[in-house]
Amino acid sequence: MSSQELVNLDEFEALAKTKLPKMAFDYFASGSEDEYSLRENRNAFSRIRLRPRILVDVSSVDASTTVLGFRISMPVMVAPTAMHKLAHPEGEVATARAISAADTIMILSSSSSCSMEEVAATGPGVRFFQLYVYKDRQITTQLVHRAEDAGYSAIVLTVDTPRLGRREADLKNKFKLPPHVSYKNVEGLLNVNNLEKTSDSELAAWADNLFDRSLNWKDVKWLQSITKLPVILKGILTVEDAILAVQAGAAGIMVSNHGARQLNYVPATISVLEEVVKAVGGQVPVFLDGGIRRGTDVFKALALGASGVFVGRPSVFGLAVDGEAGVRKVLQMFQNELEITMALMGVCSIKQICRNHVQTEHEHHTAINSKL
Ligand SMILES: Cc1cc2nc3c(=O)[nH]c(=O)nc-3n(C[C@H](O)[C@H](O)[C@H](O)COP(=O)(O)O)c2cc1C
Ligand SMILES: CCCCCCC(=O)C(=O)O
Repeated sequence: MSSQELVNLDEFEALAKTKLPKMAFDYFASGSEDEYSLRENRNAFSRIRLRPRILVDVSSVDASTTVLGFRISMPVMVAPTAMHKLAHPEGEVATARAISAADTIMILSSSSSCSMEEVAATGPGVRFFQLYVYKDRQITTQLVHRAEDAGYSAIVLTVDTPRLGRREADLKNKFKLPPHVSYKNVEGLLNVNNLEKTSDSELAAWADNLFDRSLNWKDVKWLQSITKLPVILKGILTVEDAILAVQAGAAGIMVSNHGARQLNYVPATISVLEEVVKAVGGQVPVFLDGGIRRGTDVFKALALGASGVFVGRPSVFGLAVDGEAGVRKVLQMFQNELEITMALMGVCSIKQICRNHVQTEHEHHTAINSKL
């Protein structure tokens, strides 16, 4: 079956499962521990209702928007996900081509299986570089400077991963990279031959040995001191940390629970978005990722104040199913679904999406109770 026959993202995931080795599919699809937060990331969207307005002229609907000064085709961008060569032999190079064709933004994972330079060489496109801070600050600094030189437009600092979450599927599978896949950005820089075996998952052992667990707010300042690029903080889930992020000079905030792969029992990202947006008060853009699978999900996040959303697994499953064409199809699906949702909601532009377009579960119950 080709990706052109698929009509939604669940079908992409199902087909990806048949195409990938179990170890790779489980790595991409799974969350941490018993996956409460993974389910919640999706379920919380289904508890938000839409409040459409009718008899609005929607003969022309424009989903384009601006993010950090970049004009893009839609407020749907691609989150960093590691090791795309586990999904397709061309890896991140194919993903990058599809994202450029869709005219949106890619965040490249620092744990990518194609190097940041290979990805940049695919041609023009707005790309941000996601950073994990290694214990070896010299290597971390080199990564940041290489990203600048290669034309990346922002650094996305992941702040929710002092250690890798307990991904039980990876533990059971004894996750190990196949010989044709490696962490290209740090190849030759880090000595990975003598790592302590701290986990049955090679990935978790890597993170245990190499990631800097001492990372703290002072290091945000350090990062800003070594780069002129804007620094976005990815992995914020509370009002308290959102305020600290603004005080630390973050250029943007990503409300994210890492696709529910880190701490289990954190809330669905969509359920904390609005309080974070209120606390930030428009000082910097607030983005969201986690569980976005439909145009209606995108619309709901924007109505609750997001300046844009990022998708993780959907692009990887697109890649697994059909390489570059699969990722293109996934992004096209988001664009089509969002435009249809906007038309049916009586909205012609992204700027017109507002809070009155959605009703949360709490508001729904309050409305019913007030009528009793
Ligand atoms: C397979 C996989 C690999 C990931 N790798 C990274 C990574 O290298 N860096 C990072 O900051 N986040 C990483 N993430 C988290 C994503 O950036 C994003 O937060 C998450 O996937 C969003 O949820 P979604 O998959 O439901 O769209 C990864 C997620 C997945 C599923
Ligand atoms: C040392 C490599 C760790 C890669 C982690 C990638 C990631 O964030 C994930 O969720 O998986």
